[in-house]
Amino acid sequence: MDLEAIPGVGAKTAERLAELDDPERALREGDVAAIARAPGISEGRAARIARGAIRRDHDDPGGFLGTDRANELYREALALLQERTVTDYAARRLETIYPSATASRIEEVREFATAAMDRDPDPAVRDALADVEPLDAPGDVRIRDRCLATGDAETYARAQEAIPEVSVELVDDARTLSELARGYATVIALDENFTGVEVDGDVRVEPDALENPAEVVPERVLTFFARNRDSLRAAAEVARRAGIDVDCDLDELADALAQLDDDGQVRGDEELDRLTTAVDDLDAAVSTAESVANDRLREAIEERDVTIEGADLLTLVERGAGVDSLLGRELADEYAEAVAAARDHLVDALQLRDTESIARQTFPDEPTFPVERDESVVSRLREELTAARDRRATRRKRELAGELADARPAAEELVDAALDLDVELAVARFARDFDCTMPTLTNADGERGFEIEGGRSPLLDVPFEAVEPVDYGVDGVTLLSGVNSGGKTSTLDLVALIVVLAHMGLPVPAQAARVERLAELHYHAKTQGTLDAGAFESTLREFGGLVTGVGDERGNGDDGETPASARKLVLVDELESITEPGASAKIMAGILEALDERGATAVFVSHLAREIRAAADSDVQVDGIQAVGLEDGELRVNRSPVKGELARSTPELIVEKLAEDGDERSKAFYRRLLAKFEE
Ligand SMILES: Nc1ncnc2c1ncn2[C@@H]1O[C@H](COP(=O)(O)OP(=O)(O)OP(=O)(O)O)[C@@H](O)[C@H]1O
Repeated sequence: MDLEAIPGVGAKTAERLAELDDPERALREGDVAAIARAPGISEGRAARIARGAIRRDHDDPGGFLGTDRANELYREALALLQERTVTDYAARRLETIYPSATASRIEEVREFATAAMDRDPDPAVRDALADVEPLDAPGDVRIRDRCLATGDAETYARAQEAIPEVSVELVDDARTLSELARGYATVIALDENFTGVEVDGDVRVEPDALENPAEVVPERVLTFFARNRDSLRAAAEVARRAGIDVDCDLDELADALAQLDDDGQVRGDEELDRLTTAVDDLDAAVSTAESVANDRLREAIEERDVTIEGADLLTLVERGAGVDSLLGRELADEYAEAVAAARDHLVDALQLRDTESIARQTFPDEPTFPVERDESVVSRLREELTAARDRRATRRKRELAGELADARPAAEELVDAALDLDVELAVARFARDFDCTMPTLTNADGERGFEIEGGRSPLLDVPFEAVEPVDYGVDGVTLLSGVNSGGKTSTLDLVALIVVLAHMGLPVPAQAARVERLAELHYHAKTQGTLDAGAFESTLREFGGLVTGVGDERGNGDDGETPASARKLVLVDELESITEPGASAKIMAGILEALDERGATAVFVSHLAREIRAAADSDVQVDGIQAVGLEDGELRVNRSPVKGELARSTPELIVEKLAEDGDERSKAFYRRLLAKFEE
């Protein structure tokens, strides 16, 4: 894969990505977490790279979000989805879902989202997901008690590549091989010609060793499972609770994991435990055994009256014999008993089996007092026990690694399935929480604009239950008028949100929605206050560029249709505030006319609808968010814009109310005012 072919990836980034284990897979699957493991690539950048890779696969020119406000709404939609994930992985993964103009990309996500919406967002599954993390492939395992040996430079390079956990040594002959055997517990010779060479130590000739790395370094697979134990267990629990079908025997995996401790050591093996404890407790057990012997002997001595004939005493003293000889002569049986008790204690305390006969030599047969261990015997015992422990550990490691090596792909799949489920459940929860449906997308020859039924924005400043449904549809160019705080901005937000979600391939918060497949969304938020001359000029230029960019390919296609690439939806909130009202109305009228001629869909929210209509050469459609009345000084509003009706403004409503109340003289005054509004 040519990484530099991905939009936004230059030579330097490509080099960094190439350092990943499997960059192609990470990019193909949009695995943002894996991409972010490349050196110097932040998560935000990883998400942009993943989106770039998807765009390349779908020939997607990008650029759907034409303005800052459009981009903001995408971010808000994404945040609503991300809040519903449990794992970081899923939150990052969702960032690869972006609004696209390309049918194949939208369709791909729609298929995923349609299936996701059928998922049951069960809280028990959510709990289990909390401990699932992407698997970590430990790259830091170093084994120092083993080495590989070869006389061949090519095999040397292959060995370094295949088994980087151990060192590889170049050997010329039996002499260098035997030197190695002195430095390493095990030497694995890779060349056939070493067969039959007699060398002291554990030297094995295994020409196939490089094909079975798990046998040479069982630690590789054991460390992988040990480090990822919590995540694997949690993923197995997710699979069980959610009933997802995985190609992995969950009980077998659980058994195997129960045999590993955090460092990748085998646990739960009685024989290994016995040998490990024996090595660890050896010194303490020898000391206790010594005390056992000495206590007994002291007691025996204390209880005894020793009678010795003068001649014998003289002989002993003349021979320079010590008290030990006396002990041997007088207390031989007691000594034998005491030492036997000490030996039994040692054998029992350490549960010795094969090394019992060595252990029994720890205390000498010749009587002495106090009884003392023979250090050389204790060292031998330690060596034997340590070797037996290591042999057992290696054997068990090999056995367990053998069982687990084949399970690794299935384990990886299991965790991937759990993490992907988290992404699906976030979509399912989003769809449920906001009563979503899958929108219909119309293509070049279908209906234009959008049509929303029962749309409820999750972005309002009121709880979602209190959001009133909005019906609104536009094809062509329209002005949206409405009472103050009637919900004009909120309607634009709702339209933009639904359009963005629809182009992401996701469900939208409405009872039903139809959206034309667009190339770009331009949403201009309300400008705060009048702009100075420079800012005004640049805003005008922006709109100039927008207008001349829309529909400029119209009619170039064989069927005379507007190509999808030229289709734009333009949403503008109160552009009038950029300059004085008279000039604003003229400018907006001109922009609307030009957009209309070019076949764009546009909604302009404005309080100057009447003035704009007057300034326009052609008929401009005006829709209105109407007040249905004034109640206790509060406006009651129909949140769904009424097509073709200019909404009365709040001042007009208040004047109308006053024209109906009070005495005739004041009514007459207010009627006169009202007439001004209706002119
Ligand atoms: N569909 C709705 N359901 C419930 N409340 C809504 C809805 N739409 C708008 N509102 C409420 O009305 C308030 C005002 O809405 P919004 O700012 O969209 O009105 P506006 O017509 O753009 O106001 P202005 O005239 O100041 O520009 C919102 O903050 C929200 O509390």
